[in-house]
Amino acid sequence: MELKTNPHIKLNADDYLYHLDLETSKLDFKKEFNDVKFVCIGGSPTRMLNFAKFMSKQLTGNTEEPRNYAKGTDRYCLYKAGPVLIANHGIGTASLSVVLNELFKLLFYAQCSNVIFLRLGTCGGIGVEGGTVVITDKAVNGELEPIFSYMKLGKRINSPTYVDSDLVNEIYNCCKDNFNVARGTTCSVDCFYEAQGRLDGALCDYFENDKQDFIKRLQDKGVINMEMEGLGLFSYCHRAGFKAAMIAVTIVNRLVEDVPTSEIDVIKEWEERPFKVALQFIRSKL
Ligand SMILES: O=P(O)(O)O[C@@H]1C[C@H](O)[C@@H](CO)O1
Ligand SMILES: O=c1cc[nH]c(=O)[nH]1
Repeated sequence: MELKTNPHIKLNADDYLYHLDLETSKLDFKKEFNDVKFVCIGGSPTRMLNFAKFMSKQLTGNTEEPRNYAKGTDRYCLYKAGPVLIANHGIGTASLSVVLNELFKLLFYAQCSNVIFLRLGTCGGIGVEGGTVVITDKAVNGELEPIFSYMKLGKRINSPTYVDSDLVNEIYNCCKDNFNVARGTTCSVDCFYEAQGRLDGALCDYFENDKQDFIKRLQDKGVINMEMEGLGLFSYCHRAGFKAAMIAVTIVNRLVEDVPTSEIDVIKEWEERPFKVALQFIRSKL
């Protein structure tokens, strides 16, 4: 049997998932991961460790330190809590693409089926107050088009993005009464500063009125948040045949300011909101 999206990858092959430091010859992927039904990813390794602890306690009652399957590398972390696989993806689509390729292969070698990917993260709100949990119902690039652009064999490929509206509605409906949640368009770009129209990067040759024009264009297109991985998530998961959703809490309202709040306790509490939404959704599916 071969991987549907790559005929070169065979089920019984010796393979080394380099950035996770996992080898098919040293770990029985099917035994360890076959029951996985959800893959939850987010940027920071410590945040994803906290999520792994939270999910282990909630889903299995286990309060022990979770096993980091990727402990042989400091590129990414990888945990498992019941049927939930948890990894970090770093910042930006380049870093995301590496861990997604290796996670897709891991799921193939483990012969998992019907797996849903959830990105749990942070974002900048566009006219949305800090602490709001945004569920993406459309993803656009920095030119405000629903297209993910990537390079293949020296050629640029423009791939339309696809967001599963049933999944969005399911997630929204199971948490809308308990959280401050919004559904809307996410603008996903490759830089935190210029591409998001910030005036406070080290590099900036435009002015407040240019920023306001950009924010107005975002709002006219229905954009309610900005971040850096959504387009890649939806494109890669769609190509690989997985459903995916993005649940991201706003840590700043860009209509008011550029800099996220520096109150660590506030950020920590906000960052846990997508965890709770994910838990409710995952529980509703078990
Ligand atoms: O891991 P999260 O969702 O917090 O990542 C967002 C998007 C960028 O990777 C990063 C920029 O601060 O925050
Ligand atoms: O404004 C923000 C906040 C988090 N992540 C981003 O990419 N932008």
